[in-house]
Amino acid sequence: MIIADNITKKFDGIEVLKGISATFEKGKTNLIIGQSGSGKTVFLKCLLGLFDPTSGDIYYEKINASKLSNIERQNLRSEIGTVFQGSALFDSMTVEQNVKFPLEMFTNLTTSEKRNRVAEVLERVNLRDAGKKYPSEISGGMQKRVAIARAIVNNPKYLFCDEPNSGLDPQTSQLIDKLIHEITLEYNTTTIINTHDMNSVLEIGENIVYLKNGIKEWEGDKNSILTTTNQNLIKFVFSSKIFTMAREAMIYNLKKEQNIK
Ligand SMILES: Nc1ncnc2c1ncn2[C@@H]1O[C@H](COP(=O)(O)OP(=O)(O)OP(=O)(O)O)[C@@H](O)[C@H]1O
Repeated sequence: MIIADNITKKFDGIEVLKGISATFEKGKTNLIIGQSGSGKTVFLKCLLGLFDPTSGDIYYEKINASKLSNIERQNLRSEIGTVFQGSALFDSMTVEQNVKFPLEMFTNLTTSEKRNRVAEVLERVNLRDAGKKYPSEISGGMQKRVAIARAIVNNPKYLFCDEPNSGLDPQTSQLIDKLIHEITLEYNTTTIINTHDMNSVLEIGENIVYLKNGIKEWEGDKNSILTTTNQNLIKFVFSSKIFTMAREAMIYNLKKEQNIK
């Protein structure tokens, strides 16, 4: 579990996060959504320890992350897997070498143990035959799966994904969402995903934090988003006609189910 307690962040005196509190639970896909510029990336970076909040605290379980020594911070780092925008793979390394990288950084495993672990996670993301290829030789969806394999190779407790679907077609996006959701359950990770993808919100949004102008405007799950009366959230999530129609159909079905019960 990760808890953000009243986080503010200022740049040159301008407050871009204005007192955000939220709880991100273990074994759940937690989503952060909001308009461009609402503060999602800054908030994610504060949670990850890449930015120091101006005020407020971040807790990993019961540990206050801002009070850690350098060594404790490095230990915590080894428990975090990240999938960043554009996959952020090393172009000069093969898929296997990319996935092995965190094992080299954070573990004392033997060469054969590392080889086995890399094979295991590549198998998990359905890339068993791609190990010797370079990132430029595989598709964007495959690169995302390599990034996910690299993020989970160390058995992380925490998984952070920044726009994991950016640049992917809708079908591949769905596969990536499904994979992240399954991995969250299998590894029991506290997963936090920064996303613009409304399909993801409606498919895997077990806990959704909606930011607007640096404030937490709304929090709930994918079902409660359908029936929300928050006009800003409705405008944001259901801005396209197709999502409005889907919302109406889902509300109709929900009501029908409730009447039947
Ligand atoms: N390093 C920085 N220095 C100064 N201002 C910053 C910095 N990083 C972000 N900001 C500002 O903080 C605000 C929030 O930015 P942020 O990148 O978190 O938005 P976002 O919601 O992630 O947007 P997008 O969806 O477009 O990525 C913006 O006004 C941005 O200009």
